[in-house]
Amino acid sequence: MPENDTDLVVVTNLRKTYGATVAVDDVSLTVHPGEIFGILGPNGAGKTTTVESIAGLRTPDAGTVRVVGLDPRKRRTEITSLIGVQLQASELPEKIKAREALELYASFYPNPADPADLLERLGLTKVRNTAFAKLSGGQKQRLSIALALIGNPRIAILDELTTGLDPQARRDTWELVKQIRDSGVTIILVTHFMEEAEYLCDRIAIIDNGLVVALDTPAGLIEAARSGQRITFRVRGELDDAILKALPAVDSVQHDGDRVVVTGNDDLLVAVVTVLAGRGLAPVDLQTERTTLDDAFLALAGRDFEGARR
Ligand SMILES: Nc1ncnc2c1ncn2[C@@H]1O[C@H](COP(=O)(O)OP(=O)(O)OP(=O)(O)O)[C@@H](O)[C@H]1O
Repeated sequence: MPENDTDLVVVTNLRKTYGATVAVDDVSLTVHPGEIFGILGPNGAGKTTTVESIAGLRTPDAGTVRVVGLDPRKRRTEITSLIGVQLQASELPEKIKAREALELYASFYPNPADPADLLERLGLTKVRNTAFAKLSGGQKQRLSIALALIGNPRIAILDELTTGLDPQARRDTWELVKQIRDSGVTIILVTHFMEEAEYLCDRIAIIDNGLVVALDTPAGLIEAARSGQRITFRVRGELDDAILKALPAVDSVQHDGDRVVVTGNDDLLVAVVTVLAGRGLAPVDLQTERTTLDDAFLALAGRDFEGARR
């Protein structure tokens, strides 16, 4: 066991190449017990290689991985019981029934969960005798989560678990992930969905080009990226930009069609509204913009997340 119980998973300077491709350049992170830890990044960033290394499925070229103090490559038996993995695009034989799949996987573990209980928890009891091929996308996804949990693991690795799901099924899956965490399982969640990471994760490592660009709580990442406030509005009447530019709180004044776009510090909103009102130019349709994880990625990786994905 680790000396410090905050170190459930410790990855230090992990590097993994496939021929000339550097999949993971230099990744260091720790996962604490009981958290949902997000690994977020565009396609090809090295997320899957990182979690496969944590699960002992890849041998690092350099660096170390420890799971409760153990080297996952050397302690296969213990690691298999400690970590449940839901692999990307998890596929099962078409004809296998949900219950049969869980019973089969349960037989691989020394201390498995009860398949009937898991089916119930994941809302699959009604379709327990349905062939895998006949399950809906959401049901297949829930079955693959059930299979990750069947060994009663301490850690579940969920990789791109809501890809291909409709918005309602995605929301339902998010609630399920929270319930699993609340039942005491630490979760490592691999995703390229900003919204998913922001909603679910206690902490997030943003990975880009095989490097950890940032690691913090969602709020911390957003705060770090905040360069200031941004407000947009229309005015009825003539606005002299110089009035706004003279305010200490204002950094820039621009025009986007009939909208005025003003950036500045945290006092911006009050300062602008006050000075405009004083001149009888009350702003119309004023909007303040919230900084999101997309902005954080932009600020931290130096480019747009959508652009990085392509
Ligand atoms: N087995 C492999 N053989 C060769 N190259 C690989 C292999 N696995 C991954 N790669 C390459 O390594 C890089 C990182 O891949 P990885 O799957 O870890 O990224 P990812 O962030 O999980 O991306 P995605 O979301 O697309 O799965 C990519 O360029 C990928 O093509």
